[in-house]
Amino acid sequence: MMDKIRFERVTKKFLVRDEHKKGAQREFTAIQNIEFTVREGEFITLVGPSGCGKSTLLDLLTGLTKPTKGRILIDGREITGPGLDRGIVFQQYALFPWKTARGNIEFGLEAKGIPKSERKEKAEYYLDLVGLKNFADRYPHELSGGMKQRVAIARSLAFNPDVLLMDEPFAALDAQTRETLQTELLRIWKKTGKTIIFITHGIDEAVYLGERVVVLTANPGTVKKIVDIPLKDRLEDADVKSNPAFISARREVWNLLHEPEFQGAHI
Ligand SMILES: Nc1ncnc2c1ncn2[C@@H]1O[C@H](COP(=O)(O)OP(=O)(O)OP(=O)(O)O)[C@@H](O)[C@H]1O
Repeated sequence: MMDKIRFERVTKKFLVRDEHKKGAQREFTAIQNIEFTVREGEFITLVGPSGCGKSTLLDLLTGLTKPTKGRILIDGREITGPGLDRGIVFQQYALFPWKTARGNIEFGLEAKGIPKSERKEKAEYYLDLVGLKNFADRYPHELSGGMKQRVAIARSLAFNPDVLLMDEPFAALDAQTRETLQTELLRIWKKTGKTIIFITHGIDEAVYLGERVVVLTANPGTVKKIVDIPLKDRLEDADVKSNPAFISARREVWNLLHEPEFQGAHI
């Protein structure tokens, strides 16, 4: 498989208020020397304690912010700004409340200059893909949290990005809906072959979804370890979480997150 994304010694510093000197600022290193490669079509999950720089990494991937040092490459080209090759799904759905599910998907396509008939066709295809074929004309307030998140996923996919960036997309959902959407996402990933980078606080979620789990440390955020998850048939195995390979990978990630440097950290 080809390399899709490459983090090359990526460091991001912010200027923050210096608590020891009134009116002064100091540098704060949010992430330091992050280096790893994501293969084309791979599903990567990122876990780490609160404040380890997961969202900072994602912002850099979107191109909205730039690394202080190092660079991020997609298909061998450095990210220099936002682009339609990357779709983003956040924890909050950010749907337009005055537009229907279909309207929300079509809106972005219109901005991209796609003709009306094609927009409709694409919106229907992606609504069907996320299991909302019969809810196309519903407004966001008429949809459950899980359904809204499905619309948000459909909207991102409709742009046909190469890479899907997901920042704790299921965190606000109840446990049962979250599990359903995790399985749905795996199915969509298999069908579309997208490269996915998925941020989560959930160890189970990280191990269930990721082909590899990137475990980050905090202060500053660095890569502690990348754990391979040797599960091949998550969708075929209805009870995959009882699979010894799942249990042992879960334990490894849990142990990494509970080593001494994380003591007292909020995971
Ligand atoms: N614009 C900013 N200015 C100053 N510091 C920032 C800025 N953005 C993030 N930080 C700091 O960088 C560190 C990493 O933040 P980030 O939001 O990336 O962490 P996170 O892992 O996503 O956290 P959480 O899991 O709680 O969402 C934190 O200490 C945060 O306070």
